[in-house]
Parts: sequence; C-alpha cells; structure tokens
Amino acid sequence: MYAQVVVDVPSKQTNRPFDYVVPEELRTWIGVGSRVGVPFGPRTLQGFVVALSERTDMASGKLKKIEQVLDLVPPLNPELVQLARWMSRTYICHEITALQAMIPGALKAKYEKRIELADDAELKARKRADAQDGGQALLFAASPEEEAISAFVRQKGQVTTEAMLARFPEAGPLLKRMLEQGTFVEVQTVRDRMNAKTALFVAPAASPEELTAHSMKLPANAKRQKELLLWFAENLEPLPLAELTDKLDVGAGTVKALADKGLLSVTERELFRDPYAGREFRRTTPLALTPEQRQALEPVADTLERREHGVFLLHGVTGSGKTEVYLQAIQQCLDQGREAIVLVPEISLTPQMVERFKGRFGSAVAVMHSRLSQGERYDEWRKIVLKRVSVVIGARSAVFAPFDRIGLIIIDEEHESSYKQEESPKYHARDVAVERAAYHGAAVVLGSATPSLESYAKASGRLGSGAAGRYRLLTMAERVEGRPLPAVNVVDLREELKAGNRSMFSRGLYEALGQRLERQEQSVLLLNRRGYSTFVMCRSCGFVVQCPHCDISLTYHQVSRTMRCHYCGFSQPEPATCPSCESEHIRYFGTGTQRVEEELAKLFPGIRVIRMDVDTTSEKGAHERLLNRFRDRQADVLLGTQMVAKGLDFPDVTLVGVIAADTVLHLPDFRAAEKTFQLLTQVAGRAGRHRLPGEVFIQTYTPDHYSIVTASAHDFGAFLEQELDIRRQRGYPPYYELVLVTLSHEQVPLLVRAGEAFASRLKQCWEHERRGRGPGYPADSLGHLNDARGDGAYFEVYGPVASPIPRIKDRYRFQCMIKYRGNVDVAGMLAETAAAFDDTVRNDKLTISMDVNPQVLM
Ligand SMILES: Nc1ncnc2c1ncn2[C@@H]1O[C@H](COP(=O)(O)OP(=O)(O)OP(=O)(O)O)[C@@H](O)[C@H]1O
Ligand SMILES: [Zn+2]
Ligand SMILES: [Zn+2]
Repeated sequence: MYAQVVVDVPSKQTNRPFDYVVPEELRTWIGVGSRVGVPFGPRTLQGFVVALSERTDMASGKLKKIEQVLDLVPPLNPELVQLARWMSRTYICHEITALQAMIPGALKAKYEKRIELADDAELKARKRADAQDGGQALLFAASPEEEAISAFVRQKGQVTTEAMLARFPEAGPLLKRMLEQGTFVEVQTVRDRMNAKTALFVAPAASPEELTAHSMKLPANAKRQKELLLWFAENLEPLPLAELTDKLDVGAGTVKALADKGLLSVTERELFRDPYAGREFRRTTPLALTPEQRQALEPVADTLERREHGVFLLHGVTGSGKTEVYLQAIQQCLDQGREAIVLVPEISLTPQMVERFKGRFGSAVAVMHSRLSQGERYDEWRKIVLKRVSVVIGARSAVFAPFDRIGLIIIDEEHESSYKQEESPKYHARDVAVERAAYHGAAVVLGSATPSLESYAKASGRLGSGAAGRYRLLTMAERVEGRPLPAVNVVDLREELKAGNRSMFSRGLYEALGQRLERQEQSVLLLNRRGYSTFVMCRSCGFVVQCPHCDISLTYHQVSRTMRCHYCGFSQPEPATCPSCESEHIRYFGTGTQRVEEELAKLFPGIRVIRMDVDTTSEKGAHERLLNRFRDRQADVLLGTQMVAKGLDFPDVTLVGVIAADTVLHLPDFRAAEKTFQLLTQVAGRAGRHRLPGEVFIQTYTPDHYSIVTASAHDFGAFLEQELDIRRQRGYPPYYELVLVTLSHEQVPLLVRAGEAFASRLKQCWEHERRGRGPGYPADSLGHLNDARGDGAYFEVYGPVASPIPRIKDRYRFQCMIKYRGNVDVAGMLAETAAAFDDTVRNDKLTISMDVNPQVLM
C-alpha cells in the first residue's frame, strides 16, 4: 500500500503530496488524516496522509517508507483533508498551512502517546452510544489473546504504544479493534506533563430521576446522603472527590455508601486540565418558544430532519432569544446522533454563553478558545477526537473540530470580524463552515442582530440571480415576551460644548446615570478604544513616539511602563522628556477608560465602577471575574471598550451610554459605517432586556450620520438600503469581491519594480482570459457594471500603492487591491502570477501575501 503525504514544509516546491510506502506493520494504523513521520532528504519530517492507494506512478523501488505513525486515532479525517485542499485553492495558501491550522498547537510540541484500560463506566457509555446510533453494541467474549493484552495493560497502568507493539507485534488489527470497542483509551501526554496527576472522581451512575427517587426513600437521618443525591440529580459533571467533600461538607464515607449502592461512581482518572473545573452548571430545560422563535426554528428543524444542506441567516433583534433557538436546534441534531459546532466571537468574552450550553448539554460539550492554556486546549480537543463529546463551542478555529457526523454549525454574531483569521491561512470561518456543512449534508445557522452586509445580501437575494436564495432568511423582529427595545437619545456633543458643558458626559447622560444610582439599577458605558490614544505624545511640540522599525506609533503598556510596537514587538522604556524638544510635558494619553473612570468618581462620589479594557483583562480569567462581579451587583457601572458591547444579558441594566459614537466612523475602511451601526446596535441591545425597560444615550459629533440615525431608530432595513447604495456606487462588497495583495521588501526600488510588474502581469492574465471569452465584456470602469453584457464578469487591479502602514519590521510594503465579480477565477490567476515571481521571492527575499476578502485593509 502507498500513502500520499503532505510534509510540514510550507514552500512552493513541497506544496504537493509525496508518495511513500506504507510498511506492513503500520497498515492498520494509517488512514487518511493520519499524522506520520517520514524521511525527507536528510531529515525526518512530520506530515499528513492525504490519500492511500494500492498503486503508485513512481518506481516503487525508489520510494521510502513511512517511519512512524504519530497517533493511533488520526487527528484529521478524509473530509478535513479535502477541506484543506479547498482552503489552499480558495485562500491561495500552502496545503500544509491549512492542515496545520486544523490541529491544536500542542500536537506540534513533543508528546508521548499511551494506552490505558478504559474504566467500566466509559465502556458502558461507549456501548450505549453505539446502541443509540442504531448500531449493535458489540459484546465480545474475550479471546485468550485479548485477555493477555488486557492483562498486560492492566499491570502496567499506562503503556506506550511502542511498548505495546513491541510486546504484541502481530496484534495490530486486534489492538485497533479493542481500541474501537472502547476496551482501551488512548491518552496523549505532552512531555511537560508526563507525570499526569490523577484523582478520585465522583459522578452520578444513575439517571436524575432515579437519584431523586432514591433520595426520598432514605431514612430521615441520612441527610448528607440525600443532599449528595439531589446535588448529582442537578449536576452532570464528574467532580474530584476532594472538591465534593469540601463543597457539600460530606465525608468520603457518605460517598462510598452511595457508590456501593451503585448510585454514584468513583473512579481514578487523569486530572483533565478543565478550564471550567469546579464550576457547577445549573441544568436547564428547553423553554417554551415564542411564536417568532418557533417560526425560526421550524425550517432549520426541517432541514435537519431531511439531513439536507442549507444555510440560514437568523436576523433577530437584540434580546429576541436567538440562543434558545440554537439550543433547541442542537438538541434535535444530537437526537439524530449527529454532532454540532457552535462558534462565538471570542468565547472568554461571553462566559454566559458557555454557561448556557454546558447547562443544557452538560459534559457533552467541549469548549475551545484562545485563552485556554495549550494543555487545556489540547485536552478539550482530545475529547472531540475520542468522541467523548458531541458539541463543541469555541472561537474561530473550532470550526475545524474533527467531528465526522456534523449535523449543525451555528455561528453566533456572524458579522464579527474576528471570524476572519489575519494570518495564513487567511480563512473566514463562515465560509469554512458552509463548505464543511455542504459535505456533511448539514445545516448552518448564522445568527446576528446586525448581520454583515455580505450575508444579508446573500439571504435577501440582493445580488441578482446568481447568488439569490443562497442563504435563507429567518427574522425575529421582537424581543421575547413583548419587551420593548430601549429608547435611544442621540446627543449632539457640539451643542453640549456650546451650552458650556466641557465634561465628557452630556447633561442627559449625567442625569440618567444619577437616576440609576438612586434606583439601584445598573448602567453600561462604552468607550470605543480605537478612537482614543494609547500613544505617548508631547504636549509642547506634538511629537509622537514611533517604532524605529515600523511606521506606526508605539503603544503604551501600563504594567511595565514600556512602550511597545504591536507589529514587531520592539519595546523601550517610557521617555521622561520629549526626544524632539526636550519638554517634560510628554505623557501617556491613557486608554480613555481610565479618564472616564476618574471623571465618574468625581461626579458621583462613591460610585462603584468596573472597568473592562486591555489593562484590566490581561490576566487569565479576568473577564469572567469582572462580569461575575457585575452580575452579582457589586458595581453600578460596567465601563469598557468593545468588550462590553456584545452578548451580555444582565437583567438590571437599564441604561447604556456611548461616550463617543463617531470614533470608528473616520477610519479609512469602507466598513466604517457598518461597524459603527453594528457596535451601536449591539451595545444599545444590552439595556432593558428583562423586566425593566431600557434607555440609551449616544453621544456624537455627527448626529446626522446615517449609521447613527438608523441605529438609534433600531432600523436595520434603512441602514441596509443606504449602505448598499454606497457600496454599489463605490464598487465594494457585497457587490464586488476584493483581494488584497501585499508585497514587502527591505528596499524600496526593488519593491516598486516588483509591485508594478505584479500588477501588470495580473492585468495581462485577465486580458488574455477576457479575449478568450469573446466580445461583450465591459473592460473599463465600474460605471459600466449595470449594463454589463457577457456574464457580467468584472476584474480590475488597483495599485500598486504604498500600504497604509508603509513599513513593518524594517520591510517596506506596497499593495494592490483587486476588485472583481462574476465568474472570474481570481485565485487561479493570482497563483499563476505569483508563480512568475518565485525566483525573486527565493533569491531576493521578496514576500507576497494574499488576503481573499480582507477585513483589515492595512
Ligand atoms: N422562549 C422564551 N421564553 C422566555 N424567555 C426567553 C425565551 N427565549 C429567550 N428568553 C430569554 O430572553 C433573553 C434574551 O435571549 P438571548 O440572550 O438569547 O437573546 P439574543 O437574541 O441572543 O440577543 P443578543 O443578540 O443581544 O445576544 C434571555 O434572558 C433568555 O433567557
Ligand atoms: Zn516635544
Ligand atoms: Zn515595530
């Protein structure tokens, strides 16, 4: 047998599979998606098996053998391997870069794999799952051989796979079967934690009903036992014994008594580095849906039922109860024996979300996000590979969860730009989700109160026949239980100044805050970070401290009192005097939030403020702690940057204030108005979500801007019409697609030459293509679009021009923007064009980076 392997060298020359011989003894363990070690030149490299076949076109005598298999259970599956190929074509990146993006960082580190005997509970669970799946639980009578293997493993505790294969060289297929049957589990240990800790864990061994029923039968003096049973009737998660005895004040004897009755199970297991360890998630049950929720769920449920592929855009106003729709759709997906992926912007920002999912689905949920340690992330991921969970909730990269029976993918706050990865592979999780779902015959639900124009256009058929109906639109226009959307006041800051108010609070907002303090209700204040300086500026001469390697100002870091470059990492101490004029009036301009906090304290002595910004949330878990304190009413005001705008659901928040709404508006970004509308709508949506009605103050210098006017009227439709008009006229998405090509080099002359050569070569490419298609193509300006003949295809290269940040890490940067629409193979033309620069890239260290559908235009 032969394997095609993509090796871990991201280069043009190696961007293809290489053939290897699969040695007989490794056959059982190798599948498409396996990670293997292969000889490559003088080295051994890691690689992924992307195909297997009985034949090879190479002279087989020349082929080398695969040296080792790195995992017993392949970390990827054939579908993900195929997805990587699609990504490399779509986003113009190396296949290995796409493959590597799909596995957690810990797998790239040193690790060791071991096998251990599954405990009974796990084995039973596995068989139950099999049975539910329609399959037959395989109850096998152990053969002497199997007995011998089990005995060996039992005796050793944990065995490395090497030791195992050395001891039973012939037993490959049998071992594999035993692994599949759940006799063994594979444990991978990252080297830095080879002495994994174990602890006794207590878990319920009967259903909640049984536990409750039993607790009633206990004699009155068995209070502790009763308490323990009722607790486990509510909480699904296994808990370390020590923690349990501590929490419930019960002795180990009590636990043992119940374990002896078979109501609880006590097992020794490896301590998973569970970021949510020790947290209880109150079990929740499905809510009775509102009519709008039912209407939204129905088509999704239908699609699930038929196991069809379909993409839905769920446009539901803030507080309309989208989460409950997600939860019930997931429940149905799980009932079908299929798996679900839930993407949320950056999960640590919304700990409430995790709570909702863990509360409904308990330990069937794995959680993945970037703030977990490498080990934690690896453990969560392993739960997916080993099929211990069927729901994963996570940030962007969770879209690659190695499930193989996906039924549903949900993307909450689908408009968020964090779904786009800014380094290679520069993928958008939304597109990857749709691609995966198409393969699996799965449903995708994109949810938002402020959908991206791209998605909305696809859902509403705005783009004409080609794209029409690609997404199905579901609308929830009302908050649950008829709660009103908050009343919004737009305050013109220019008028405030005229009236002699020089404070950062308008009179209206000041009064409203005072009322909230009196009534003991809570307020959220948003200060948009981006508009406020975090740089150090001289007040005498205006000098701003810049990075010596990049053309960008340095950012002040309060904790270390240093100034750092966000692009290259350069850092220097804060200057005492101005390097330019030697004035001492050089100072840090603050994150803004600090200044607001100071002013609040002055205006309202004794006010309790929780400040949430980069400074206060850098520590692990800080977000969650701050939000919990706010929820527990230990503060009157939650003050922060964008992080306070999204997803939060606090009943007592009745006031939202936006200190300055226009700060994003003036950024050189065609999405500036869209981002402003989204931010204002989202933050306004935090007010009055429950019993108490809400009120919003938006302070601005441009009260007439359509993004502010429409956001304050909760009028997405009106915003959409205006914005689409502008996009059409200026030739931006969703009417046109963009690719940003950035070239960089240490020397400007070479860079300019390369940039111009690149642009003209690309244009030639299109010219050639266009001629081939025959007459009838509009070759010139955007104005011709509307009466485009042919198939309406359009292609234009803008630039090269210097990038908005013209230098990073001592390398100068030029960019070309490509605008196109219709049936144009842009990726193909770009790949072809870039290939012509291979020599310059290799010999002269030119870099060319391509960003398909860029979110950041710098
Ligand atoms: N059917 C229902 N009956 C009663 N309450 C509900 C129902 N559905 C949702 N809720 C409650 O309504 C509130 C708002 O729901 P949710 O947080 O899901 O809104 P959302 O649509 O996600 O809003 P946002 O976009 O602002 O995050 C929550 O407190 C939720 O528990
Ligand atoms: Zn100065
Ligand atoms: Zn720098």
